[in-house]
Amino acid sequence: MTWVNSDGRRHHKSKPIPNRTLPVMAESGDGEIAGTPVQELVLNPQNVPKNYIYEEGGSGFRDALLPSQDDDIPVLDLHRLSSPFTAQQELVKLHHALHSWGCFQAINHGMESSFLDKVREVSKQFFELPKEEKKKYAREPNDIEGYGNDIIYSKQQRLDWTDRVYLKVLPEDQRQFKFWPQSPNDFRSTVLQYTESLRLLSEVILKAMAKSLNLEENSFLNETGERSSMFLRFNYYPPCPIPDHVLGVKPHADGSTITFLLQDKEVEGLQVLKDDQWFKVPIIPNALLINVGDQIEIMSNGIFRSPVHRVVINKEKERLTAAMFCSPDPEKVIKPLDKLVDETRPILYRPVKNYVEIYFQYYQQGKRPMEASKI
Ligand SMILES: O=C(O)CCC(=O)C(=O)O
Ligand SMILES: [Fe+2]
Repeated sequence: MTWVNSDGRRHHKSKPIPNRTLPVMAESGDGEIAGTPVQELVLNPQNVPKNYIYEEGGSGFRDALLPSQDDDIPVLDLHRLSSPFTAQQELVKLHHALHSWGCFQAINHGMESSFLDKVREVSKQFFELPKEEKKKYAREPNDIEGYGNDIIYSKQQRLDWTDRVYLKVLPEDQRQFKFWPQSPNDFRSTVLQYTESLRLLSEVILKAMAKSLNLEENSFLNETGERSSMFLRFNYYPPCPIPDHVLGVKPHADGSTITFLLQDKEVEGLQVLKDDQWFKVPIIPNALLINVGDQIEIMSNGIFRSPVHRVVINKEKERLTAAMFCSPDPEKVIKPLDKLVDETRPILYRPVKNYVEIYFQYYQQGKRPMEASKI
């Protein structure tokens, strides 16, 4: 059973996050407590339930810095990455981006802006449906796939101000179509096309990442296996009357290999932690934000960084995003690549297998999943 996001979130491990932002989980085996979609909570704005509120908040959830021009979140041109004349320069940028920020904005990725709008549109149309219609795709108790929000295990648990549709889109034979909305009509075909585009793109990126480390280009792909998975999550963040005291997503790092995020075109909200400082991720309308997840941090022996990030919300405006999490075949053992370990760079991580499951066990005990791997 995997109730935890299959992206296997891990919580921020250094200072700024007080302990009480860690959800207190009930003992394993306890059932979940029924929650209310955030979209319905908004109908009663005077009464934001306690579990969403960070009393201490206020200290500027929303006034994070914009990255400076000298050290901006790098923008990489994927077209240049694939051209022999410019590839080397772009690989250097990629290496730097993943080492320092753990993420970059990808432009010229080959997907038309009209198609990205379509992906945003089917999600928006789904969340606009009447609640009875959406509930046809509701996730089952203690599981994550389908429409729903946080699984609530304990009354003390801190909740995220977001509703989601979460789908395992690859491998193909593991698709559970009962959770795939049939309305709007083109939801499924759009998701299938988006999945195929990102499957191809994930190979391009994983190869480039290996090359940027002077490794053979399949070094990461060989480790993730033929039956690697992809999970698509549509996030819907309704407006919130007290945005200084509520988070759309609490600080975490993704447990993926890499994650592709299609941001809202107009409403910002994502922040990345770097050098103990929160930075806003600017909107570049047709870019994809690509970030390293824990499993590439492990494989790269810490050279690439899985960045802690969080989502803040907006008082007036809703925000919609789509995150695609890539993950290795759960049967594969994930460990630092041999070539990235030597006397100057000793091995930093223990091997892990089925990181998603490890994540669950650790998270439930109030521990951080990366502790399972860090030496
Ligand atoms: O919606 C966003 O901006 C980011 C969401 C995220 O970090 C996640 O779903 O893991
Ligand atoms: Fe994330």
